[in-house]
Amino acid sequence: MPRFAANLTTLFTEMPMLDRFAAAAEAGFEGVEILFPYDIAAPELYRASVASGMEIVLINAPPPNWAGGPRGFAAVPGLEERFRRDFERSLRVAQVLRARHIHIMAGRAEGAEAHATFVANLAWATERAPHASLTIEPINRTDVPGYFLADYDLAIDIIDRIAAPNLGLQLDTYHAQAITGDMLACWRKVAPLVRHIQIAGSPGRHEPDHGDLDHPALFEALDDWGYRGWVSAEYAPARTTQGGLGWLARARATATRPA
Ligand SMILES: O=C(O)[C@@H](O)C(=O)CO
Ligand SMILES: [Mg+2]
Repeated sequence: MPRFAANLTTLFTEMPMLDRFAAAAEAGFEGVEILFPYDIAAPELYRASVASGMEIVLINAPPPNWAGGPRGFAAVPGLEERFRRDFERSLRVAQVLRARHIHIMAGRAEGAEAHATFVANLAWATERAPHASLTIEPINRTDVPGYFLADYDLAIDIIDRIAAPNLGLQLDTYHAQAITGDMLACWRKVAPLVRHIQIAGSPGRHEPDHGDLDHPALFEALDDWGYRGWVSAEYAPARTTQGGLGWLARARATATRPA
């Protein structure tokens, strides 16, 4: 069974951010991720993670703004300075939080210039922070119209082209299904490049056991493959966070059942 993390930007939103760490631990998660850890002083977040025994698995580079703001700038021509400033900030925060991965968002852009900008910015970031693990994540354009990185072949090509040991793929099952129509086949195709996984049901982006996706089959496939990374729950609870955690209990029960 993979190790499960809770996305504290989307789960346990019934309570203040600092209380979500302990709630996630109590619910059976082993780690957390926070998309936007920039509104609370990083030392406070780090203290909450230590107190709850929860590793912070991933943060996003700023500015991605959950409430309708820009989804990053890495592929946006002309905003290279902004990208670098934001990235430096995410490095400082990731260091305080001891965050394992930083997700770099491409933003809304298109064409050859956007492609060149994305590659140049990522190449710069991988060299600037050789100690940091960086990810890029294909995101579907129905939810985020105009998002540059909406294709797995493109992501593979860019990762291969940059060929930096600290750059890898973030696979989100909800986006993978929307983009490819077959989340499991997508995992099989990109597995060697994946260093972080996020899960949600599809359609709807609610709990992983809502909708059509076979997440138990994915968890088995991850074990078979020998996936050592985290699987993070990034969804909008259909009702309450606590009330929708049956999928986690079942995954844990399957893993601990004697052979
Ligand atoms: O899937 C997503 O949208 C996220 O992982 C993200 O990074 C923010 O949009
Ligand atoms: Mg995601």
